[in-house]
Amino acid sequence: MSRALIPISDARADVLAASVQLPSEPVPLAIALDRVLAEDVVAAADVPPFGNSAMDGFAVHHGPSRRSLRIVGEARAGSPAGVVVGRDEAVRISTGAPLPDGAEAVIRVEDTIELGDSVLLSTDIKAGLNVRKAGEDLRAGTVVLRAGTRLGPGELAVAVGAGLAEVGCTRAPRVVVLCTGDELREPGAPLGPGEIHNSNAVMLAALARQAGAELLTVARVQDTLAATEAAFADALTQADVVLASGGVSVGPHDHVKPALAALGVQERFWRVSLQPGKPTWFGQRGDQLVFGLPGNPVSSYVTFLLFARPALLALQGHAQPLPPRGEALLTIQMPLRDREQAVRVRLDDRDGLLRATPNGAQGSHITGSLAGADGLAFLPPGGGQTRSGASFPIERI
Ligand SMILES: Nc1nc2c(c(=O)[nH]1)N[C@H]1C(S)=C(S)[C@@H](COP(=O)(O)OP(=O)(O)OC[C@H]3O[C@@H](n4cnc5c(N)ncnc54)[C@H](O)[C@@H]3O)O[C@H]1N2
Ligand code: MOO
Repeated sequence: MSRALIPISDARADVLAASVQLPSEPVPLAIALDRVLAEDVVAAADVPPFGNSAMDGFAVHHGPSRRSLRIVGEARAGSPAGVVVGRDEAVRISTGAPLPDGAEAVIRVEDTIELGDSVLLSTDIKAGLNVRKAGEDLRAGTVVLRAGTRLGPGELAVAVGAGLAEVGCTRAPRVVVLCTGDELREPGAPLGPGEIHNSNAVMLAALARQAGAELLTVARVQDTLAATEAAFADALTQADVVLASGGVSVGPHDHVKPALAALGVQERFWRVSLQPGKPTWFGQRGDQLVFGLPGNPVSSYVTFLLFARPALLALQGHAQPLPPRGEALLTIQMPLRDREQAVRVRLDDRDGLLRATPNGAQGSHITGSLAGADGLAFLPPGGGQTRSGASFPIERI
């Protein structure tokens, strides 16, 4: 109990040190959104595979304006012209169609006048005009996506272009969410005396999914040592990561720590110099990770973002499990406390200067501070007030 609180940065480093990348598996691109690449993706062939037109118009040789050329064929996307274009000839061409042999450029249809089977050019043409060269997008044999990249829609398009149907991705971490508390009821259920709705279950499940986890179970756990131990024992049969909320403080009904000790989960840290989130507990059994997040919903949310999310990303082999930090000017003065504060803020950079405005009251039970927040601002421990106009580190949510 008298142990010093550890700084956020030390706690994060400890979490990352315990997070061992999961094995790789092949994933079809159609379902690979948000998965993390376990290996580099190399382009199998040039993209585009052939020189083609960037415009609808005519494929021609280079030369001056006012030339009249005979139209000798047509190239459409998916069907090449099959003719060689001579100096006094033109081939009608569609965007994306292969540039016919002999042609050096494409003149836009807007810059031509068609007269019977001839076309009059109204601009000078330089070689290469409106032509997309083979390999201009992706070059055969080069790395086009690095291992550790999270696949968004754009990366998926590149992987398809690279000639692949599936990619090697790190297995998604299997997560169990356990919410401890006799007072918890299902969303929408009528509440008896002293009862509350279980917001952490839905929130933590959503956060875990957003971080790329495969959610196995979301369960509520009664406040007894036996129930807590049984729930964790069950979770640890299959989970890579157990996210528990509540029961990690010092109350007589806080059973999470003794239950985990009985199951051989070794504590790595307990209690962080953080508001909200002081009682955060983190431990491991082999490569399995257990987070005991504080029950207050805001504390659960913030500590998930600060500690559990980086772990989930690191398990997936993400190149940057920690979010990048910036700086923002705090728009109001706030009291400094004995712990570092992670203030839920709204960020605004309208005139090029990033500003952070606290998203309402900051108590660890005020879920309103989460809705619409797009950043966390970090205030150092201390006394008194922040200086007016001072800037602080921020992370985007
Ligand atoms: N004597 C002390 N008491 C407390 C300390 C302390 O240092 N000494 N720390 C306080 C801090 S800071 C926090 S944070 C909380 C964390 O306590 P627990 O993690 O043990 O959480 P619980 O006591 O189970 O619950 C706290 C609070 O959150 C509500 N809750 C719990 N689970 C959910 C859920 N799934 N959905 C919505 N709300 C939930 C619960 O009803 C309580 O109101 O301890 C302080 N106490
Ligand atoms: O650390 Mo607690 O999370 O202040 O409420």
